[in-house]
Amino acid sequence: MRRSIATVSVPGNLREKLEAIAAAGFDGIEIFEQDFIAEAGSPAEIGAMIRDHGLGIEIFQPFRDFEGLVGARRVKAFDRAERKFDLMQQLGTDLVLVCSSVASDAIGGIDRAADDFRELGERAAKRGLRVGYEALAWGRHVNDHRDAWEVVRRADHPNVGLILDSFHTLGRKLDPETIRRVPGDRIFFVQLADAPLIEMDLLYWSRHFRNMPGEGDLDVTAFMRAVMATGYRGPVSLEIFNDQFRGGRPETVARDGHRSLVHLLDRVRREEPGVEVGLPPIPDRIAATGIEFIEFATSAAESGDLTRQLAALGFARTGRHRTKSVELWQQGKIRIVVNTETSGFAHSAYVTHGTGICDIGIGVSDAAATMERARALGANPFHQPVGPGETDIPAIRGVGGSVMHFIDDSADLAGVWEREFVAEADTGSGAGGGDAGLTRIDHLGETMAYDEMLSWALFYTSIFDLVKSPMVDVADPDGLVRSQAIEAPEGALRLTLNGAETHRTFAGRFLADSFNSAVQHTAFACDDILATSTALTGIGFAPLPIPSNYYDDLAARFDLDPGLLARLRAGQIMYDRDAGGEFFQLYSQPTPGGLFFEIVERRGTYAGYGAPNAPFRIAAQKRLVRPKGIPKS
Ligand SMILES: O=C(O)c1ccc(O)c(O)c1
Ligand SMILES: [Mg+2]
Repeated sequence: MRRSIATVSVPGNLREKLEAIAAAGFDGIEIFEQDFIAEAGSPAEIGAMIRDHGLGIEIFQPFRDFEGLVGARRVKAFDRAERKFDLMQQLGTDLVLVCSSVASDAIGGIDRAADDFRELGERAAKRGLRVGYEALAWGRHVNDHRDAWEVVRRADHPNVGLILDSFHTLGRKLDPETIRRVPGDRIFFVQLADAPLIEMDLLYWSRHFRNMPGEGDLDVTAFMRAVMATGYRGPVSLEIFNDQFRGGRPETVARDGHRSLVHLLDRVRREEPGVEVGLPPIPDRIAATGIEFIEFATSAAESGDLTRQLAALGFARTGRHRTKSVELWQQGKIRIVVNTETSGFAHSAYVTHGTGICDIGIGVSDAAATMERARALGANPFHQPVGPGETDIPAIRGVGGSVMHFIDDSADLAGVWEREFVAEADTGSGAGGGDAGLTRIDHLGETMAYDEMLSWALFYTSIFDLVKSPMVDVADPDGLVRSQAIEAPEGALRLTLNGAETHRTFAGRFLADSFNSAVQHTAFACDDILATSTALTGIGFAPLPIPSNYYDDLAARFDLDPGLLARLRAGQIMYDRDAGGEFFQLYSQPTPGGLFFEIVERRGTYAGYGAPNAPFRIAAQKRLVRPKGIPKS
C-alpha cells in the first residue's frame, strides 16, 4: 500500500515539508490547498517539485461546502469544482477530497446529495478525474461515514467513491466494524489520525489535537483492520492537525509519522490475518526482559561523588574493565557501569552534558531481532569502534542522543561481563559492599521537554511490547510536569517520561543544566523498605528530608498502624496505596546536577509510581538544590 501524509501534518514551507516527508520514507502526499496557495510557483511547477522529491500527489484537498445547495449557489459550487479540476490537472493528481458540507444554506437529504455527486462524477470523468466524499464529524447533514457511503452508493458513478478518516469515525464513537460492509473498490482514499481522549467540541479537537496513530487513545488499529477487510489496497495517509507539531521540526514529525504507520500496518497484518499491507516482514514488538545495566558517563574528577553515592546505596564495585577506564558496580541484579574514559561516546556525552546516564542496556529475547525491528521503524543504529576482545553489542540512539544497547541471553552478549571485566574479588580492591537489599531497577525516569513526550512514547511502544498508562499531572512549585509511564507486562521494564514546559521546574532545570533530555532518576526495587532503610542508615546514606507535615497528612488520609507511621517518618519514607496494594518510596538527595535515586517497595499489585507524593518530593528536592529558591526569570 502506498504510504502517504497530508502536507498539513508537517511544519515548514512546502519545500521543507517535502524534503522531510521524502526522507522519512513516504511514497506520496495529500496536497493541502492552503500549502499550495502559499507557494510561489505555478501549479505545474509545484507538481514537478513534488514529483522531483520522489513523491506522488495522491489527492488534492479539501473541497468544501459542495453538496445540498440550490439555485445560483449550486451553479457556483459546480463552477468552483471545475476551477479546482483545472488546478488538479496542472498539478498532476486525479483525486479530490470533498468533505461534507457545513454551509448553513445546504439542504439535507441523501438523494439530493447523491444527485449532486453523480453530476460531479460525470464532470470529473470527462477529465479522467475522481471525486471522494468524506463525512466530517461536524458536517451539517452528513457526519457519519455510513451516510457518506449511502450518498456514494446512490450516486452510483464509477468516478465517485468514499473517503474514510479514522478521526471522524472514532472521534464520534462510531463502530469501525460497520466499515467492513463497504466494498473495498468503492473506497477511494483512507486517512488516519489518532487523538487523546479529551471531552471537547469535535471540530476544535480535530483541528488542534490529532496525533499520529498510536500516540493517542483511539483504536486506529481496529479502524484500519476493518478497512483492510474490505479489500481496500489504496493509499493510507496521515492527516494530522496538531498545534504542537506545527511548531516542531519537519524531520521529527515526518519520521514519527512514518514510524507510526509502519507500526500500525504491522499490527494490522498480525491481527487481521490474510491481509497484505505491503511491508517487508519485520519481527513483532520485542519483549523486554528488564534493564541489564545503566552506564554513567563521568570524569575521573567527578566520579568520586558518584561512586560514594553508589556505595552509600549499598553497591559494591565488582569489576574493572580489562582495557578501559570503566568500573562495574553491582547489587542484587543491578549493574551500574561508571565510565571515565577520555575518548569515545561516553566521554563526549560527559563533555556535553556533565555526569549522567548515557547508556541503557535493555534485556531482550533476541537482540538481532530488536535491531531489525528498530531499524524498520526508523531508529538510528549506533556504532563505535570496539577494541580487541570487546563485544560489539547491538545498539541504537535513544532519548537525548543517549545510547540503548540490547542484550539477550546468547553467550556472546550475556557473557560480556565475565569476558570484559576483571572481578574485584580477584584483585581484592573492591569498594563499597554494604548490601542494602536493592534487587533490581524498578524504573528509570527520563526527563524531556513536554513537546518530545509523544515522540518518545511512540519510539518505545512501537519497538517494544510496552503499554502506556494515562498521563498524570505533577505539580512542581514552579510549574507543571506531565508524567507518562510506559511498562512491559508484569513490569519487567518500566519507564516514566517526564515532560517539562518551563526551566523553573525541578525537571526543567535539569534539562537546562544538562542541555539534554536524559534519565534524571533511577528507581531501585527492594523487598523490605524498612530493612533497607535501616541498612542504608548504617552505611551513611542521607535520605531526602521529608517534612513532618507530610506524615501528619498520611495519618489523616490512611489508616496506618502507628508503629509503621513512626518508622516511615523516621526513615523519610513516602507512602501510597491503590486498589491493588501499597507503595513505599525513599529518595536520595539530588546531586548538584539534579540527578537522584529512588528506592521503592511495591506490595500487592500496586501499579503506580507514587504520583500523589511527587509535589512534596519535588519541593523537598528544590529546598536542597537551591535553598534560596529558583529565580523567577
Ligand atoms: O477540519 C477540516 O476542515 C477537515 C478538512 C479535511 C479533512 O479531510 C478533514 O478530516 C478535516
Ligand atoms: Mg480527513
